[in-house]
Amino acid sequence: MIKQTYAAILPAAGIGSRMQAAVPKQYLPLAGKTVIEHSLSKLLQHPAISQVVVVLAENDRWFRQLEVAKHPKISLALGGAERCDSVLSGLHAIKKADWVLVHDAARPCLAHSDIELLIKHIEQHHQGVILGAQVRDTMKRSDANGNILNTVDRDGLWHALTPQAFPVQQLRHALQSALMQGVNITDEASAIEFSGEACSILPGRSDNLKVTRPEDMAMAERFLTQSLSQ
Ligand SMILES: Nc1ccn([C@@H]2O[C@H](COP(=O)(O)OP(=O)(O)OP(=O)(O)O)[C@@H](O)[C@H]2O)c(=O)n1
Ligand SMILES: C[C@](O)(CO)[C@H](O)COP(=O)(O)O
Repeated sequence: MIKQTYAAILPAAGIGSRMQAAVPKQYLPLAGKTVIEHSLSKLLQHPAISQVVVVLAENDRWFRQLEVAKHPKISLALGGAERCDSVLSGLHAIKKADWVLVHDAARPCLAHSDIELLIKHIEQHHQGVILGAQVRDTMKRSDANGNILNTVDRDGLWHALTPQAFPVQQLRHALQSALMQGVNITDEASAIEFSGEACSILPGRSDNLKVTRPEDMAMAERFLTQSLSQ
C-alpha cells in the first residue's frame, strides 16, 4: 500500500463562553504554557503529520504572539460561525494530504499514543476513525427542569473525542453536503454518518478531556503535570 500522508486541523476560533474567562479558553495558562500550545504539541511533533492548520477567529490577537506560531508546519485559516464552519475552512487550507486529523484546541492532554492508535487503524483499515470514551455511568435523560424522564441504555454509548480522522476529500464533501442541508453537525463523524460513509470509534485515553468549564482547568493541569513528570 502506498504510504499515506496526513495533515491536521486545530479548530481554535471559539470564544469559550462556558469557561467565563477574560480571554478565549485556548489562551488560558496551563502547566507552564497556554492550552493551545499543549493541544498543538503532539500534532507538531508527530513525524507523519506534515501540516497543521490552525483555524482562528477573525479578531484573534493572541495566537500570532506565541512562539509556536512560527513553527514551519503551521498554516492559518479563518474560523466560521460554528465549529463545523471552522473545520471546513481549515480543509480548504490543506496543501497536500490524503488524511486529516481534526483535533480541538480545547483538548490539551492529547497523547502521542492516541495519534499512533488512529494512524495504525487507518493504515490497516483505510476508513475514517475517531477516538472515544465508553460511557461508564448510568445515563439519564431529563426535561429542561431536571425532572428525570428515563434511563438511557448505555450499551454502545460513547463520548466522542478528538482527533477525528478522515480522508480529506471525503470529509470536505460530507461537511459541505450536511451544511447545505442544514444538518446539525457538532463533530466530523456526524457529517460522515449523515453521508452514509463508514466510520470506526476506538477507545482513547480518558484524560483527553475538552476544557469547557472553569473546573476543567485544574483537572487538565493535574493530567499534564503527571504526564510531564513521567
Ligand atoms: N466557531 C467555532 C466554535 C468552536 N471552535 C473550536 O472548536 C473546539 C471545541 O468547541 P468548544 O469546546 O465548544 O469551544 P467554544 O465554542 O470556544 O466554547 P463555548 O461553546 O463554551 O463558547 C474549540 O477548540 C473551539 O475553539 C471553532 O474553531 N470555531
Ligand atoms: C468535537 C467534540 O469535541 C466531540 O465531543 C465536541 O462536540 C466539540 O465541542 P462542542 O461544544 O460540541 O463544540
